[in-house]
Amino acid sequence: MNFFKQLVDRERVFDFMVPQQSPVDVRHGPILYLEDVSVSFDGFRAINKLNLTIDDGELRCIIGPNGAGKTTMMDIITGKTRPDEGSVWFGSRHNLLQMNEPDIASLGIGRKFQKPTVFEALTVFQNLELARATNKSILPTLTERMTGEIQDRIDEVLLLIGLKNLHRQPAGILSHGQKQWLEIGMLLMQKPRLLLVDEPVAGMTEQEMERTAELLTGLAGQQSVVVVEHDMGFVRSIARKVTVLHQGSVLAEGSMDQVSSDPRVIEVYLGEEA
Ligand SMILES: Nc1ncnc2c1ncn2[C@@H]1O[C@H](COP(=O)(O)OP(=O)(O)OP(=O)(O)O)[C@@H](O)[C@H]1O
Repeated sequence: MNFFKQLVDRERVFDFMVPQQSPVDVRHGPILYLEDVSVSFDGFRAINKLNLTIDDGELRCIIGPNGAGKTTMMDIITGKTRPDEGSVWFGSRHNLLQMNEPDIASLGIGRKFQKPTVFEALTVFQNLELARATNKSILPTLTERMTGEIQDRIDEVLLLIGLKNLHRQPAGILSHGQKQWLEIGMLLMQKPRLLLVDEPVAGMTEQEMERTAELLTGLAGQQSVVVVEHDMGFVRSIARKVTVLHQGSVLAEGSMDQVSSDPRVIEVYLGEEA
């Protein structure tokens, strides 16, 4: 019963996961570009003249206090929320503000929400197989013959996420951390150019956090990765460049050492323990 409900819900999610269509042009600039973006909810400015640039292949960490606008920023990038003003470009060719959620996903922007939502009754392998589902429905995808190319991609992804030995196991038996990796793997099946990852290590053990750090740092370069995270130990372990959001704008940006010694960042977010 639960499984069928999951399928139905998931099918809606997979509507947003169709393969990349037109190439993203990063020859002359960043992969993601937000300029002067603002959005208000009932008169409250959740995002306020936000400027943000992500380079191709970059791993960027976004930190900031509760309510700083991190989730809203991701909602704007993925087309879930429309800003009141500003520009949002994916490479130099794609104006994301003129596109809807499925089209933005099809360009190669994958989003990992905080909670894992894998199909517990299906095996790890089948979950990945399903994730190649494009705009087709789920059941035919499972019963279709698999091409060598898809099999190769699944093998590649299984290695990346470290679940090769568990590929025949139902996803329901995986630990919380393994489910998170599987879900990242499901996004990787679509070969995204940009991955947005929301609080990936919440609820993970130390060991799982270390493995997640390896996974995310290993993905950067192949694709751009934007990680929103509150766990400062984890951010420190993966961070190259860190952006601190506060009241819907960038408060500080730089290396972890730079931002964590910035008095403004200490005041609004890190407190005296930084
Ligand atoms: N749909 C909405 N309607 C009204 N207010 C909203 C809506 N979405 C976000 N907000 C408000 O906008 C502000 C920014 O919220 P957002 O969730 O983006 O912050 P955040 O940085 O992700 O916080 P957290 O770290 O707690 O997840 C908050 O004050 C929130 O209450």
